[in-house]
Amino acid sequence: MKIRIFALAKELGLDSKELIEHANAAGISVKNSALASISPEEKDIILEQLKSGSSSTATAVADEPAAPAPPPPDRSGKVRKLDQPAKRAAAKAEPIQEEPAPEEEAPQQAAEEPEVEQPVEQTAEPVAEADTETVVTEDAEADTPATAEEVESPVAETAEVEVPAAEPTAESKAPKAADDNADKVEETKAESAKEKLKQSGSGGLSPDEYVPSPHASRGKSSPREMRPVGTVQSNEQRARGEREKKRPQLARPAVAAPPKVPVSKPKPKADEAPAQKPEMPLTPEMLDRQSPLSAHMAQRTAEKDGVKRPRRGSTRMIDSPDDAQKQKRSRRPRRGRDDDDVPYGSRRRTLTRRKRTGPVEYSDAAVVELPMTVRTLSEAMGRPANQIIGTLMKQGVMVRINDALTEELALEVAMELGVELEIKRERDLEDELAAMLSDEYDEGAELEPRPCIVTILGHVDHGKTTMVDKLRSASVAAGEAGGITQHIAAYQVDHGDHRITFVDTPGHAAFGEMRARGANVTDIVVLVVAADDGVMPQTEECISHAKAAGVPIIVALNKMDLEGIDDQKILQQLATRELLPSEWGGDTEVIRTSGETGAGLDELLDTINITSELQELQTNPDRDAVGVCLEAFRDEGRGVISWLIVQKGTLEVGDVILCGSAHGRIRSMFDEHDNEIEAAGPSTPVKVTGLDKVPETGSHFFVLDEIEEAREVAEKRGHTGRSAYLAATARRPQTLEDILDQARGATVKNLPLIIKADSPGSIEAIRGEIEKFEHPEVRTAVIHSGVGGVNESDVSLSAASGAVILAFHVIADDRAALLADREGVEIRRYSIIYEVINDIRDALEGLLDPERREVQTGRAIVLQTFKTSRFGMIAGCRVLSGKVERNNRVHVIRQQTLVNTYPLASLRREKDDVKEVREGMECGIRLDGFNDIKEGDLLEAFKIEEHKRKLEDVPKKTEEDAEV
Ligand SMILES: Nc1nc2c(ncn2[C@@H]2O[C@H](COP(=O)(O)OP(=O)(O)OP(=O)(O)O)[C@@H](O)[C@H]2O)c(=O)[nH]1
Repeated sequence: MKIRIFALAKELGLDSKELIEHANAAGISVKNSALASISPEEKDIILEQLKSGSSSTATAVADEPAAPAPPPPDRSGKVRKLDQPAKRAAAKAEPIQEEPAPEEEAPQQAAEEPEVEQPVEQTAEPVAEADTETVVTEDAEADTPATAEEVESPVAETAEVEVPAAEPTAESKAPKAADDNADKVEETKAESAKEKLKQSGSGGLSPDEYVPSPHASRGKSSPREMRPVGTVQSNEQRARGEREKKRPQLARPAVAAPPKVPVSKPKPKADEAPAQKPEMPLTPEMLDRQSPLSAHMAQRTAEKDGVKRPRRGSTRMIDSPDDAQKQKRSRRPRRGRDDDDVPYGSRRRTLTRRKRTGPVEYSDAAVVELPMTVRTLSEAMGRPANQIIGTLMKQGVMVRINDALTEELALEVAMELGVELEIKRERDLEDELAAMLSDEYDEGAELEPRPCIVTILGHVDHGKTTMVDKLRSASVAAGEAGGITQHIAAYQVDHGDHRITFVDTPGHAAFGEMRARGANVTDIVVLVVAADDGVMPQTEECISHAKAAGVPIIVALNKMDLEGIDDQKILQQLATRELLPSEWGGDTEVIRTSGETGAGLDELLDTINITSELQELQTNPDRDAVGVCLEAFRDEGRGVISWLIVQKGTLEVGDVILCGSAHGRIRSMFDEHDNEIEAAGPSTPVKVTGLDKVPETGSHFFVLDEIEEAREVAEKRGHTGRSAYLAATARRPQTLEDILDQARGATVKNLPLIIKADSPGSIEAIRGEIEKFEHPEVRTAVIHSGVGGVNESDVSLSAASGAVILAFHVIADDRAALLADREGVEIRRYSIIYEVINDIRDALEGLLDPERREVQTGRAIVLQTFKTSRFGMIAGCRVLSGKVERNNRVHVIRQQTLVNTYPLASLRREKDDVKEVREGMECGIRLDGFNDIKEGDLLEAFKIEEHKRKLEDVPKKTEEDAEV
C-alpha cells in the first residue's frame, strides 16, 4: 500500500518538503510533491533516517546526483513580480530533476513541480531587481557588508545555473552537471538561509511579518506561503547551515522582507485540482503604478492628443470618486455647448424631457381643431377640464370630459375663461375649390384676352331666339316645342377680330332662376325689348338681374321692322328704369334691330365688341379649367350630356371634373355644332360626356387631379344635400303654421307630385312655378323628381302615395305604361310649362273646400203662436219679403237681437205642407228644437250656397285673418 508523502508528513508533524528531503537523504527517490507516494518499506527507511539523525544527511544529499533542487530555505525575499527570464531559467533547470523519475510520470512531475521553479526564481529575482532602489537600500541597511559585488554575484551565479540547463539532453554529462548544479543550488540555498537567519536576527523579519502558509500541510508553495527560514528550522537545516558556514561565502542577493500585502485568502474548492501556480491578486495600487499596459496606454494617449484626456469607461483614469464626479460635471456642459458633438437623438430626448417636466402653461390664446371634446379644449387652453365643465354647467349645459363640443359652446367657454380661441377646421375642399375661382388663383400668371360672354335676356316672345338664330345663321326657334326656349344653350359668333359667346336664356318668368344663373357667367347683357310691346314685367326682372350681376346692359330694340313703332315711348320706359339711352345723354346703348330681317345686328355686334374691349377681359388659359354647367340632360345613347361653359383655363378630354354632386372623367367633348373637339379654352361653350349623373344646372365645375378626390367631394355634397332635405323635412312639423293648424284641427291637403323631365332645368322651372301656389289649406308635395322617362319605380311610387306623375318632355317606357294601366295611375304628359302650371292650379283648387255662403231668401214676422201637445209651439207668420222655403234655416231675432239659428221643421199653409211661401202670404212655421218662439219675433230665412274657391282668393283672407 502506497503512503502519500503529505500523509506521512502530517503523521510525523513535518512539512512535506522536509519529509521529501529526508527521503532523498535516505536514498529514496521521491518526487518533489506532497502527493508523491512511497512504499511502507521506504517509509521505514525514512523513519530510520529521521531517527538516525542528521549526520548522514549531507552525505546523502551529496550522493543524490539527480535529486531535484530542494526549495530554497530562504523564502523571505521580496516577491513582487514574476519575470519571464526567471521562468525560462526555471524551465531550463527542470530536466535536471527528471532523470530518476519514471517516464510515464515525467509530465505529471513537470506539471506538479512548480515549486522547483520557485527557488530558481527566487534566486533569479535579484537579477531583475538588483538595481532597484529598494533592494539596494535594504542591502545597504543590512549589517552585512553587502556591496555592489555581492549584489551582482547572483547574476553570475544564475548564469552558471543556466549553463547546465542549456544542455539537458546530454545524459552522460547529466550526473556531473547535476552534481555541479546541485552543489551550486545547495550553496545558493545555504546562502539564502544564512541571509535570512541574519535578517531575522537583525530584525529584518519581525514575528508579525510571518505568514503561515495555509497550504503548508498540502505541500504547496507560493510566495505568500514561503515560510521564513530561521523561525522554524529542522535539524537538518541547522546542520546544513553549519556546514554551509564552513563553505566560502558567495555573493548573495539582497532580498528584502516581503511587504505587508492584505490578501484575501482564496477559498479552496473541494473538487478543484490543486493550484499549481502561485495566486497573487493584483491590488489597485499595483495596477495603478505597475501595470505596464495602462502606463503604456496613458503615454500613447498623451502623445496622441497632446493633453491627458481620460477615456470614457476607464477606471484607471478615475483616481477617486471625486475625480469621477468632476469628470461627469465636465462632460455635461460640453454636451450642451457643443451641439455638433452630441448625438441627435440624445439631444432631442433631453429637450423633450425638459419640456414635459415644465409647469403647465395657462395661455391666453389657444388653437383647437375640430372635432373637439371637452378634453381637447382643456388641453388646448391649458385649463382644467373641470373648469370647462363647470363653466358650461352654469349655462345649463351638462357635459362630460369626452363629450363633443360645438364651436359655439367652445367659443362661449373661451370667452368666459378669457381665452382667445381659434378653431381650426379640417381641410375644406370646398374652400379650396372656391379659391380656384378667385382672381388671386391666377395672380402672377400670364393672362390672355378671352371672348366675352353675352347673355340675351328679355320678355317672352320679344325675339331673343330669333335674334341669336339670325346671328348663327341657323334655325333654332323652329325646333322648339311651343315656340318657347326651354333650355339654356350657348353659341359662339365671330365678328371682326372678336369672338362672342352668346348664352340664350328662356324669357319666361318660370325660368327666372336659370336666367339669373346665366347672368352669373355673363360679361354683357343684351336686353331684347320688342318695340311693339315695350318694357314688360319680365323685362324689369331682367334689368334687375343684370344690375345685380354688375354687367353692362345693351338694349336691343327689336322688331323694328314692324310698322307703327313708337321707339321714343320705349326709350322713355327704359329711362324710367334707370337705363337712360345714350342718345338721350345716358350710358345705355340702345340698338334698333330686327331679328327677322337682321337689321341692326352688325351694329349690335360692334357695340358688343367695343364694350368688351372696354372691359379688358383677360384670363389664364394655362390652368385647370373652371366654369359653369349651363344645362344637362341624359341622352339615351351617350349618357349624361352636360352643357358647360369654360370660364378660366382650358378643358380637355380626359380631365377629371367635379360638377355639383356629379363627377367623372370627360370621355368626349363637342362644340355647339356637335363637332367633337379635344380642348376648350376660356369662354367656350361645350357639351361633354362622362359625368356619372346629371349635374345641377348652374353649378360650377372644377378640374381635379384625382378621380378619387372628385368622388369624395361629390359624395359629400350628395350627403349634405340629403341631410339638408331630411333636416328640412324634420323641421316642417315644427313651423308655427303647422302648430296653429293642429290647434285649429285643420288639415292641410297635399297634392303629391312626381316630376319627370328631360333636364334639371325643366324640373327646376316646374318646381319654381308650383311653389308659388301658396295656400293654407292645400299645397304641393314633390315626393320625387328626376331626369329621364317615367319608369316602373315612378309608377309604383305613385300608386303607393297617390301622387300625380308629371312627365315633361318625356314619356313612360312600355313596362311603366303597362303598370300604370294596371294600377290606375295617370301619367300626364306635357311639353309646355303653361299647361303644367294650369293643371296644378286646377288640381289644388279642386282640393280646396268650397266656400259656403249664407243667402237670405225672405223675412217673416210672428203674428201669433199656437201650442200643440203633439208638435209643440207653432208660429203663425206673415212673409214680409222674399220667400220662405222648406229647406231654409232661420235666424230668430227678438228685439233686434239674434236669439239663435234653427232649421225649419215644418212649413204649412192651411194644414198643408208646402215647399215655399211667398211674400205677403201667411203660413205656419215650426222650428226644430225651439219652442220658445213669441209673437213679434223676426224670422230671417236663408239657405247655404257652396262656391268653388280660387287659389288667389284665399291669401287675401289669410292676410286679413293675420291682421285680426
Ligand atoms: N316682326 C318680327 N317678328 C319677330 C322678330 N323677332 C322675333 N319675332 C317673332 O317673335 C316670335 C317670338 O320669337 P322668339 O325668338 O321665339 O322669341 P323669344 O324671346 O326667344 O321667346 P321665348 O323663347 O319664349 O323666350 C316669333 O314668332 C318670331 O317670329 C322681329 O325682329 N320682327
